[in-house]
Amino acid sequence: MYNMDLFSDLEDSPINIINYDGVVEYHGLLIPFEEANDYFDALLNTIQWKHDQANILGEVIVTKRKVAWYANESFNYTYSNMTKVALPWTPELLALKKRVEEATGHQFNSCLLNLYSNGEEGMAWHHDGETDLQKNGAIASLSFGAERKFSFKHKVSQETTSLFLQHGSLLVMKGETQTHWLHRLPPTKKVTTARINLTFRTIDQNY
Ligand SMILES: O=C(O)CCC(=O)C(=O)O
Ligand SMILES: [Fe+2]
Repeated sequence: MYNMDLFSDLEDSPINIINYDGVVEYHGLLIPFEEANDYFDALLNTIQWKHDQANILGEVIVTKRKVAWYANESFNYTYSNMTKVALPWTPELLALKKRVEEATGHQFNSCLLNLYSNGEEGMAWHHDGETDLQKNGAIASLSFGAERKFSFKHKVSQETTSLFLQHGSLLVMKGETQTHWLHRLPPTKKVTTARINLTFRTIDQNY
């Protein structure tokens, strides 16, 4: 477990959370506290949040967390065996995309958003490996609201490592990370307030 007090401001050189088979960089705070509060409120009120639907073995289930998907174009995006159509960027999302692109040096054309109303909502072990996602493309994850633990597990060695994602922080997963590692947001009874997560991604437009 990393102690985030050591790097609570934006890092000049981000810390790599995994030591092999991919790169996961924790940049610390990209958005200062007060501004992050404003973004949390704006995102809560302006994003078209909907309960997520997943198709598990032919059965459509509705998840507790809410999601939304925004992009440059009205791409169709398939995950959890369900196809969704992207909405056009909001001003807040475009501004955040720019900040993330400047901080990471990567460009993104879409953003998947998650709203967890409290610690009882989380996300199970998975990798972000949908076929229409650019292979080995960077994924930039911005967090607002409740600080939550985020964990990685290597698919072969089963090694796990975790960190806490702070309000306003940026985490980047890139290289072969999705091929070799799973990640999850474990549920916890300790957190009673909401968290918003944005993952900026690159959809392969030729797909
Ligand atoms: O909420 C998070 O921090 C992670 C979300 C995630 O892994 C995903 O949307 O694929
Ligand atoms: Fe993910």
